[in-house]
Amino acid sequence: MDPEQGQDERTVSELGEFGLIRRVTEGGSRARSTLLGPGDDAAVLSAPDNRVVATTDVLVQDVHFRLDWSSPHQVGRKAVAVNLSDIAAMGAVPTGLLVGLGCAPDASTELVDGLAAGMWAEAETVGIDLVGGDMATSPTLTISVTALGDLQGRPPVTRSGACPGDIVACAGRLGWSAAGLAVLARGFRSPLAVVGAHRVPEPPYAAGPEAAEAGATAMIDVSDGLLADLGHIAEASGVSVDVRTDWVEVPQRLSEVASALGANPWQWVLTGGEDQALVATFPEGGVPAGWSVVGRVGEGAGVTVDGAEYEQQSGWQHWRQ
Ligand SMILES: Nc1ncnc2c1ncn2[C@@H]1O[C@H](COP(=O)(O)OP(=O)(O)O)[C@@H](O)[C@H]1O
Ligand SMILES: Cc1ncc(C[n+]2csc(CCOP(=O)(O)OP(=O)(O)O)c2C)c(N)n1
Ligand SMILES: [Mg+2]
Ligand SMILES: [Mg+2]
Ligand SMILES: [Mg+2]
Repeated sequence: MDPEQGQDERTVSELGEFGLIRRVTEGGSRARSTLLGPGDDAAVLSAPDNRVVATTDVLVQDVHFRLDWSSPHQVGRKAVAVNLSDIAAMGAVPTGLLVGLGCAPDASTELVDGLAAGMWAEAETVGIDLVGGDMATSPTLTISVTALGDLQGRPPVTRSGACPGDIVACAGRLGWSAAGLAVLARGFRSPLAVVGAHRVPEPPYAAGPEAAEAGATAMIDVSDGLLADLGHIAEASGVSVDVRTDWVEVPQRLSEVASALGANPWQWVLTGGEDQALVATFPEGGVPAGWSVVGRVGEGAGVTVDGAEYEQQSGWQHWRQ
């Protein structure tokens, strides 16, 4: 993007729909998977595997992010990251992104430039393009990202393949984003690592295809909370899952933040979402390097912690906070 454009003081409505589209798509199309990028009625992506993985997550201002907590660039990165993590959770690699953007007429050009730059920056980390999308006027800033992916010849790793006796393991962080959210919600604007983790998650993208290659039987990304998301694996697979706290480590940083806030770091680790960690089940002896064992799959139903029901809410649920 032209750095000169950063100084533009026009609003979105002054720029107009097509001016805005030009700005957001100026990054161009570079990725190998992009056969035809933005500008036509639809984009064309290569699908080497003959199957396409597709996922959408919507981010709404003041529900998923606050512009006094995060910069537009950070929000753009997060909007893409949460979608790329769903692609990874299928054991796939991403091939392209489509972005729907709803923003108010008086939104600044700077806001849209920041969002677009953040989205392109995150896309670049995995070598894909923003190949299309849509713009609309909206009273609430809303970002809908669709990510497409490729299975590279492997079967998808679904939520439904976990078997009793499997080991539950995790790649990436747990509880960091929730700790950052707690810090921000108390009014602190510190550059703590947990705040950074909340603003921009760092999902372990490569771990998804690696888990698939290693024979993962089920997988999910932790967007709502470890216990809540393991609940989806348990339900879809018709099994129970027990998380063992003596196998899970609470990082020093989380303990420090928790004691400063008078909070319980286990609550963040077990029920905090938005770090986009990957959690998967593997046959005994099959957990790949880089994954930490957190529990076991058993017969029955539901998710327990150290064999007991977890009394509090297991994760984020819209309309229920
Ligand atoms: N509005 C919708 N229309 C169709 N399918 C939906 C809709 N909302 C959610 N889903 C589907 O329901 C499933 C669970 O959604 P969600 O909990 O948002 O998944 P994730 O946490 O992986 O983003 C997904 O397969 C998703 O595609
Ligand atoms: C301002 C603000 N308040 C609260 C949160 C916490 N929060 C919002 S949505 C969410 C869960 C993840 O979002 P969701 O839309 O459920 O994603 P999905 O599970 O579909 O991937 C969490 C923990 C936040 N990120 N920002
Ligand atoms: Mg979703
Ligand atoms: Mg998701
Ligand atoms: Mg998911």
